[in-house]
Amino acid sequence: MAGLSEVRSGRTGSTAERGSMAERADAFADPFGDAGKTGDAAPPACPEPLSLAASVGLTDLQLLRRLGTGLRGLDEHEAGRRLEAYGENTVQAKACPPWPRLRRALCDPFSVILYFLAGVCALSGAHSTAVVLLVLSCASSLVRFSGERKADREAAVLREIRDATATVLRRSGSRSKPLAREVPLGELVPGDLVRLSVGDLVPADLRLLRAEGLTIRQALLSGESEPVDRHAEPDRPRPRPRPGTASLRSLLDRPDVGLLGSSVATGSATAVVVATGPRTCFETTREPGTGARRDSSFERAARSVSWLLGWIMVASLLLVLAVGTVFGSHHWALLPFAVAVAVGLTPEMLPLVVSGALAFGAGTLRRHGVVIRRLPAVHDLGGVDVLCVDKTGTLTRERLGVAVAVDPAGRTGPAGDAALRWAALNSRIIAELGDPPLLDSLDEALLDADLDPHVDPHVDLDADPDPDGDPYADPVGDPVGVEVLPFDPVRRLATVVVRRPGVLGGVDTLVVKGAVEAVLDRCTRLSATDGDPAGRPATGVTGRTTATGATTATGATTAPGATDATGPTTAVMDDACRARAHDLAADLAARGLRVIAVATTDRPRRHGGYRVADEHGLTLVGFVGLRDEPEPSALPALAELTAQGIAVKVVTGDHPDTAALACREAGIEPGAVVLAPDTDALDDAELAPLVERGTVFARATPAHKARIVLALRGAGHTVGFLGDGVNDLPALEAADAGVCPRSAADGPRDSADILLSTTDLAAISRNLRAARQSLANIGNYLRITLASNLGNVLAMLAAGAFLPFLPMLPAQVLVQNLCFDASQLALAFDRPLRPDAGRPSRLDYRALARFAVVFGLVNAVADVATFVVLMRLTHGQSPLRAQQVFHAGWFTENLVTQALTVHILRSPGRGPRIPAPWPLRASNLGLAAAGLLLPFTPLGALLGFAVPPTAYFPLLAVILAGYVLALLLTRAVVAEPPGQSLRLRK
Ligand SMILES: Nc1ncnc2c1ncn2[C@@H]1O[C@H](COP(=O)(O)OP(=O)(O)OP(=O)(O)O)[C@@H](O)[C@H]1O
Repeated sequence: MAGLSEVRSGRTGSTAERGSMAERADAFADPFGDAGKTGDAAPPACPEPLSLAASVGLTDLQLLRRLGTGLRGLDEHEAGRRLEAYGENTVQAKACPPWPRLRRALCDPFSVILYFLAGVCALSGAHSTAVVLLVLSCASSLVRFSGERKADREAAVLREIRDATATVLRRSGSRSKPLAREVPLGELVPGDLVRLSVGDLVPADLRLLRAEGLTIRQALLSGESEPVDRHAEPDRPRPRPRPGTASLRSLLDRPDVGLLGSSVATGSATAVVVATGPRTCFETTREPGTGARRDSSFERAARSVSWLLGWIMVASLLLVLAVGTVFGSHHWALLPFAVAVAVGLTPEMLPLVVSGALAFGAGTLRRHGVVIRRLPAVHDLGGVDVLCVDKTGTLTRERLGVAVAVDPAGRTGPAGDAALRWAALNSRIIAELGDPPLLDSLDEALLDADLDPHVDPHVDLDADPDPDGDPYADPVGDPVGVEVLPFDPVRRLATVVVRRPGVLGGVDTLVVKGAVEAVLDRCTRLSATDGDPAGRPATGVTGRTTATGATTATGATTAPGATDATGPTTAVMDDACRARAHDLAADLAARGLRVIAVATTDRPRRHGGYRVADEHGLTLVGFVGLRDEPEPSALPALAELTAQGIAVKVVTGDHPDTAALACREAGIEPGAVVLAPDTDALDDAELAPLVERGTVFARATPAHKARIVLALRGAGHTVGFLGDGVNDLPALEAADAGVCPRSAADGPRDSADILLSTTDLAAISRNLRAARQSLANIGNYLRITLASNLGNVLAMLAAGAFLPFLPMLPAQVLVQNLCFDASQLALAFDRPLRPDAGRPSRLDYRALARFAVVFGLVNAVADVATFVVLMRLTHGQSPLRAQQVFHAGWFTENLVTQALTVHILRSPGRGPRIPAPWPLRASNLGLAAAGLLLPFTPLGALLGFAVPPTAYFPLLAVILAGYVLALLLTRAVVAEPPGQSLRLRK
């Protein structure tokens, strides 16, 4: 596409538009023109650097002079000099003020739980436990803090700057013509002229010199997610702002500036670079953390799990108080006991284990060519249960070819070819005048068809237009482009204005092509030529064999004397004609063609300044149907996704019938296609069931796509969105996991969480498993830790009834938790899911609580059995010795049972387990060994352990065997099918 654009933009020099730009350019002084390059005089010094804030009081002309540039841009030599003088257009990763972020990390619910515990420990005299808890909570806050800072940096525009390019107008020498070329963003310098188009990042701080339908997104700077209008203001008087008043906010509100860090949502523009790199507002005034951040499925899950832990802890403390009241004569101090219980419950290393599992998942995906731009996106991808995709490039190959062209009566042949040639003219003028020439695959196909001599054997494309002949004999002739209103996915139209030498009367012709509904809504007439290759007037519309094989005629009444570009005779388009035209387009779409309507109108000549508002009162010339080959990989990939439990929904801007056929070819039953505009009248509650039921959503604008994604999320789904167009940008941002190919435009790439090396759906199904494994590992850690910790707490409470001392001291509980947690870091390497585990899952606190209670009870039974054995064995010993042996014995049993629990419960569901990988086996063995050996070491003595008698170990073996049996039985009876145990229930 780029190649074609370049070739086509090579023809641009002769156009009126570029002529006028060049004339204006000549009117401006070019301080680095001949004077600077010929003679021996040293070139003038580079202008003083300027900030955007300092430039707001200057008119365009003053600004260009101040920047030492003109409308012809800089020459390469001067640009090189400036690059040396000002440095690269890159900004260092800005040191975010750490305090707000740190405050947030320190105040997350999980850390608060640990502070609370540390406070209780300190009060109860367990100072060392309090210190360890504080250190752990700070460490977990720091893990989160550094993770978020990294994610911030990744989200920031800086990374993109390194990869992206900008279209800049430069001259090879001072006398040469300016040429548009792509340069890396880092090489832009103040004074460069850049062109912006849909999806581009704003590459530096800019003043707009010319803009057409431009809206930009600046969420990263302002936090507002909606795009804002921007336009040039060449004639605006510019009072110099008072010093200090040009704040970031006021700059963000100015209509004629673009700031580094924003991106183009619609339209196009030409702008002059005012400030680059460290002198941009992004670098000097941005308050980090102001960008809009989406609350993804991972963040919601993390929050709910933290709250679950908090509630369990409060409940257990209340339980302890109740136990204390019931056993009022008990000589345990209530507070240390409460502390021991609470410490026993807390999975202190949760953030570390979660980050480790996510990082390992991201590493695996990276090896498959997938870049994860936000670490929690690994979790979100693993949890996706609805995947929304666009049509073109996903279900189809995006290699369009013109299949048919018809006139409003549905006739092919010369009559239809007129529609094709007008459409191709529109694309050609966009290629020539577009700023930059933004051609999509549809334009490419039209141009290719137009260049194909077989398309219309009746018309000699190279023939000179006959100035004395019928001006409509060749509707294309040799028209000169005057203006371009480029395609945008909201209005779904692309319009060019041409001036045709053969046409007398000083008229310009607007040539409009676009989505059928968008064009027909703006048509008041239709071309009524009878298809004569010479384009002579029709005498009326007759039924003929049409493109769809039926006899179709719009049945229009001709309006004698009415003339338009499409022919000397046009007909009034009444509602009946309009309905028949819609039917004709629907017939074409039902054949799987991507259909555009083509219309024209003549307007009294004026000098530029055509607007979108001029697209009305059009005359319909006909329709062009383009075939898009089905993507062969889509069918197996969709089957694979379905097998993996994912519902695929197609959300497209295309015609409903085209979309439906593309879906059928890809093996998706489209059902009743939902027309996105019809959902406008529905509120969120009404929309929810519709998006649940619907499979295909057609005629969706970017805003519709985002709303559909949000409605699905609201209905409890984890939603992925795969799209590569700028019109997919809002949906990519709205989804839990926004996925886009690396080859996509800067805008979607910037918004996506996950970048794929290819566009095909198979890339998602291939990588889904790795993401799900990561999610399963996090779930396993939480489930197993909570179950065994809850088991310990229940055992402690039970022990309160018959033990004269604490079953384990708070410090011992803490060490035991740390040993377990450290060993569970190896869970990151686990692959617990079977290859056929075909259900998405997500962390759900209710399922988690159920699991913890059931298996916690099994664990508590084993603990109580151990207590009984230990009480027997220590009977008659001194109270201190009995206590120390008891503590050591339970410590050993605890760690060994935890290792066994991980080993048996790591594979979800009831089916056979997948063998554990060696890191996990090694860490589990290490855990059991630590439990068995620590009481024999000096560290054990330091912790207050005494070596249990030898008779304890065979009895422990019996208890452990019983525990394994109980675990296996419980798992067989109560475990839910794979993926279910963590599934969200609404
Ligand atoms: N270059 C163009 N010029 C004029 N009209 C166009 C152009 N490209 C697309 N259209 C029209 O606009 C409609 C919507 O196109 P758009 O590219 O916004 O859809 P989309 O959502 O990207 O579709 P998909 O899901 O197939 O990728 C198309 O059906 C077509 O009728």
